[in-house]
Amino acid sequence: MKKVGYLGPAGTFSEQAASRYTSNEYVELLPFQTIVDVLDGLDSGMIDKGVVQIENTIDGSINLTLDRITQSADLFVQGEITLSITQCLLGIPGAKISDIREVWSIPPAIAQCRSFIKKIGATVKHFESTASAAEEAKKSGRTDVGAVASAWAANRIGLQILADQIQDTAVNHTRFVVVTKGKEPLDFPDKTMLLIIPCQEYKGALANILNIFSVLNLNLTWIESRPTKTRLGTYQFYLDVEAGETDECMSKALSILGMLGHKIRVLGIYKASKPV
Ligand SMILES: O=C(O)C(=O)C[C@]1(C(=O)O)C=C[C@@H](O)C=C1
Repeated sequence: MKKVGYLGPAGTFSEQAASRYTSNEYVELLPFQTIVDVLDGLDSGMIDKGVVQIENTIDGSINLTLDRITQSADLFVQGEITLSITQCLLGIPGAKISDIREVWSIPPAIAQCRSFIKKIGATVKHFESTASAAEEAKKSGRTDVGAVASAWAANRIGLQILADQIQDTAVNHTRFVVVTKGKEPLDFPDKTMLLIIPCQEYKGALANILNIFSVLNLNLTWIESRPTKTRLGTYQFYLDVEAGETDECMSKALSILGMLGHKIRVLGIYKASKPV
C-alpha cells in the first residue's frame, strides 16, 4: 500500500487535505512532526507522496515548503488541493473565552487570526501544527489557554469550541501541493510550477521574464520570490503558470527564457483543482 505523509498529528488541516486528496485510493496516511520531516521522508524513500501546505489567502506563501522542495533536485509537484479554512478557538471543557490569556498554534494559523487575538488581548505561543497546539492545550489542563485549530480537531482531541470563524477574512483558503520523488506521468496537466533564477547580467530581469509570459498570453496564478542564499539582494522566483509544460506557448516561453540565460527548473506539472 502506498504511503502518504502529512504534517501531523491527526486533526491538522494537512490531514484533511491528505485524506481528501487520496479519498479514491487505498493508502496509508503517515503523520510527521514538521513539513521538512515530510519532505525528508519522501527523499529517503520512507513515503511515496507528501501533502504539504504552500500558500494561504491571508498569510501568503509557506517559505519552508518552497525552500525544502528546492533543496532536492528529485522532488516534484504532481498535484494540488485547496481547502477552505475555518479557524476556531478551542479550550478545555469548562473554559470561557473571557479567561483566555494565551493563544497557541502554528505561526500561519496565528497570522490568520491576528485581529481576533488582538481583540481578546492574548499573547501567542508557537507550535508545529494546529493539532499539536490543541493536544498540548488539552494536556496542560489550563483554562487560560486557547488553541487555534479546526472544529474537526476539537472533535478528535476532545476540546470545546469557544469561538468559530475567528480568521481575519471570511474567505480563507490554503493550497497544499502533492509532492513525489521523481516525475510521474500525468494525463492532461494544465499547470506548471517553475523556479527561475534570473541571469544577473542585465537590469530589469524580472520585468523581462514576466513580459515573456504576458506576450505569450500565459496566465500566472502565483509568484513568489526567495533569496538565492548566495548574496544579499539576489532573488529567485517561483511561478505557477496556467498551462502544461508541453503546451506550445509554454515550450516557447521556456526556450526564450533559456536563450536569455535565465536558469529554469520545472518544479511540477499538475492538474489545477478548485477549492473544496
Ligand atoms: O497546522 C495545521 O493544521 C496545518 O495543517 C498547517 C497549516 C499551515 O501551516 O498553513 C495548514 C492550513 C492552515 O492554513 C493552517 C495551518
